[in-house]
Amino acid sequence: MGSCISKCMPNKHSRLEDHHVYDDDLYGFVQDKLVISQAPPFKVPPTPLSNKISPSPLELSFSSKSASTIFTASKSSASSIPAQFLWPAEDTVRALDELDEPLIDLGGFFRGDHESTLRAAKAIREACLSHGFFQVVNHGIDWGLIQAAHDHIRSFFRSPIETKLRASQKRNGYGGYSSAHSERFSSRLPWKETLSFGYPANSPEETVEFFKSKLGMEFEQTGKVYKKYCEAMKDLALGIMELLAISLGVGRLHYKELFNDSRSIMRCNYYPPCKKPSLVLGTGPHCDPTSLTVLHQDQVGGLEVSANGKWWKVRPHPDALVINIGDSFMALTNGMYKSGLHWAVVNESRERMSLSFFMCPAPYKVVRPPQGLLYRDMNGERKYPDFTWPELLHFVKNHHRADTGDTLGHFSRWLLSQSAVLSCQDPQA
Ligand SMILES: C=C1C[C@]23C[C@H]1CC[C@H]2[C@]1(C)CCC[C@@](C)(C(=O)O)[C@H]1[C@@H]3C(=O)O
Ligand SMILES: O=C(O)CCC(=O)C(=O)O
Ligand SMILES: [Fe+2]
Repeated sequence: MGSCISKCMPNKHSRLEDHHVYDDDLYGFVQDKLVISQAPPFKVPPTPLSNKISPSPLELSFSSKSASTIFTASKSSASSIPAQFLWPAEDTVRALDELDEPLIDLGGFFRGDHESTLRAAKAIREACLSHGFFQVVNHGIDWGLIQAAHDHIRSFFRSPIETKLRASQKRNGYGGYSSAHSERFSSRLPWKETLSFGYPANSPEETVEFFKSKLGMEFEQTGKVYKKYCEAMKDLALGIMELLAISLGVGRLHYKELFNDSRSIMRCNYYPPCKKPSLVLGTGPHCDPTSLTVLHQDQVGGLEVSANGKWWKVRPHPDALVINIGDSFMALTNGMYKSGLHWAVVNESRERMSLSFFMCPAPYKVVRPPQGLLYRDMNGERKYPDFTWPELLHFVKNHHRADTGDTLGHFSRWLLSQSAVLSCQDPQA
């Protein structure tokens, strides 16, 4: 949103009615275009895939039961891409060059070294003013834990489809297993499978519970690994919140305290190989609506970011984690730090995995920039209204596709229109 909303814009947090005005043409399947092989209710890989063999090219099959598109790895090759997976021409450009994002060493910051802390904060500031992406090394997260997280989730994605469907994602929920998001969308489908679950900082056992209750005791260990992984990610993200505050010249603990009781989202992305990678996208062009993303990508590569009007590859570094600012942190800086526009492309012959930890504010916290920043650097002019994370999440899940762009702009206008409706209905509002 380019224009200023108001100098001080409190909002009522009581306006979330369930209007299901969805931008996407839901459930508009054209069966003959979709089905490559039809095997009700869905196709199961003939034999479980061993860890050494990457799944052969995809076959799409159609589940008449759930009316969804389901990816199943199979021996037959699917070289024509179903129409639902095609993206507009402007989304088929591919990056040629690598982004020169800083590789920031956090070792000194964690040791309490003043000079290194300032150096890290300065590099973060430059990256966030420009495109919102940087990578960190010496982040303190055990390599064995990252490896275990990848191994466990690879086994999950290679499990038979019936196992994965035990954790099926509901249409408007964020938790669970999703195959190409076909439970929500019917065009521009992403070429991926995802497993998402929550990580409430104050109740971390819920992460283990998710695996046990949805997938059964055989996944208890996976749940325990992810509880540990998310805890480590949360600690790292809180450290980065401190560096972000230093970089903005606001109270050092301002953001850290705001996020200390966060309810974060963990999303594991699995991108099967695709015979025609230039026609599809693993994840469409989007800014994360969340606050701070900590991503670990494997060595295949596929993350690309937009900066200065061009797409750039983000080179995988085995020891690095990719960090990006999300929309709700951009709002916390009144638009000063950029929520990074990015997408993920897929590979012709290799499967790819990435693990995204999304830090989100606790549900009751109001997202608004600190007064110091607002009055020192911006004349007190607000770019976005006050909001809470559940309001933005609701908007993304019910009224907007994050991969169609400008989530924060659309959301701000929607939120204001909701307030206007309420104040017309209620003269006291
Ligand atoms: C709150 C969320 C919505 C999405 C998952 C988390 C954080 C990022 C969002 C998403 C990844 C942005 C790209 C499009 C999306 C549909 C996806 O490809 O997964 C988004 C997620 C979602 O809406 O489920
Ligand atoms: O797979 C990737 O590299 C990016 C994934 C992503 O953008 C996301 O999960 O929001
Ligand atoms: Fe993302």
